[in-house]
Amino acid sequence: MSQNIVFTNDIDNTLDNLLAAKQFSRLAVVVDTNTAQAVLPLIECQALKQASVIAIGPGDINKNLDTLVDVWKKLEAMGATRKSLVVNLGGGVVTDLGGFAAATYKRGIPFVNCPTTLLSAVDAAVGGKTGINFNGLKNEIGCFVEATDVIITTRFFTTLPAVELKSGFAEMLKHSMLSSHDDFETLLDFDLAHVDYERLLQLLKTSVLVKERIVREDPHEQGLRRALNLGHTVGHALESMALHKGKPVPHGYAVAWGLVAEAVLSHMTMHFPSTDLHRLAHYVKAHYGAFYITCDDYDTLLELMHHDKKSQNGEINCSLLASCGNVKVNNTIDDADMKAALDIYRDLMGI
Ligand SMILES: NC(=O)c1ccc[n+]([C@@H]2O[C@H](COP(=O)([O-])OP(=O)(O)OC[C@H]3O[C@@H](n4cnc5c(N)ncnc54)[C@H](O)[C@@H]3O)[C@@H](O)[C@H]2O)c1
Ligand SMILES: O=C(O)C(=O)C[C@@H](O)[C@H](O)[C@H](O)COP(=O)(O)O
Ligand SMILES: [Zn+2]
Repeated sequence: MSQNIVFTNDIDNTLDNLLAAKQFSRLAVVVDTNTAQAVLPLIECQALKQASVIAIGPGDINKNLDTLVDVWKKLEAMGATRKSLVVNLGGGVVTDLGGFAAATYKRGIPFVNCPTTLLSAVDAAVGGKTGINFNGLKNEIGCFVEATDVIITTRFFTTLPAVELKSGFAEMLKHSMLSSHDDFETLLDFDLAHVDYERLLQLLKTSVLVKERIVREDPHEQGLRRALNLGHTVGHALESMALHKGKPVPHGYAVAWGLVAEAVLSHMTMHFPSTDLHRLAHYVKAHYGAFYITCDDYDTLLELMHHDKKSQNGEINCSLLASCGNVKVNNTIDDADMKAALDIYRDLMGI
């Protein structure tokens, strides 16, 4: 991965120096209405103060074509050229959509990601997946283009609602399960109710490194990168269904529930240890609650899973674990096994 990733809590100097070293004709900063208020005013950076601000609506409900068109139009209106630069200052919605807008505007202009949620810091801002939701499917339209630079700080997290902190932590849990049993245990012990932000920055480094290593080996998800989709075959189906019903859930929550369902599948098909499955399920139930589903939802969920991007011939495809640190990608799951896993997920969650 050629991307420059900086971990710092000295955000003002880092941004000042980074932008001073770059040549650009115009600078746009893409924010959402929340980061415009809570984060942008915190940054003392001259270049950023003079930038054109493009604000989008918050949340996944706005990660769509209409918003994308709006950003393209605003880039045009401010006179952005091929030599312009975009800074995305926000959560995963801003980095995904702002990154895609930049990657497609005039066939692509460079962008820098400044993630403001734990989720975008540990995952969305890194590794080059950009895009929007479309036709009821998550991230259906998009491209792989990396931000030139990603500036990761925990300084912005003090205004982050607890729900959003937990949402990001789910992707950290995912990385830990891909990495090792020790990393998994370390995260389960981290006190999310009284956050030590310096310690969190250290944990973020370890977690981002897990993603970075995988992306460097397989940037365009030809194989190994599917590991980063652990929990997402089920998770994206739950998230899409919730969004469709007008009751959106945070991405990381859907991933947490998806991790439990896919740990069940991992146990069923490759003997993922039942102690770890129960540790995970207990943790997820305690911190994320349960996503309520009944048998009546199974057909909708399975239909969504058959449309997952990993699916090659319409089959359900999951990345699964033999143990923490031991992932296997491209597992085909038949409908009966998926329904059995959803039954066990409901038992574990007490639904
Ligand atoms: N590209 C990738 O590799 C990748 C990886 C993981 C997730 N994603 C995508 O990321 C999105 C989720 O990202 P997210 O969880 O950051 O959601 P988000 O961008 O919607 O942010 C969550 C909420 O927090 C608010 N917010 C952001 N920063 C804040 C701050 N510092 N203080 C107060 N409020 C703040 C936002 O306005 C929003 O309301 C999903 O669309 C998901 O599909 C992409
Ligand atoms: O970076 C990746 O690769 C991931 O899969 C990370 C995921 O956490 C993230 O949610 C990603 O946006 C999912 O991508 P998709 O291709 O399944 O839409
Ligand atoms: Zn994710």
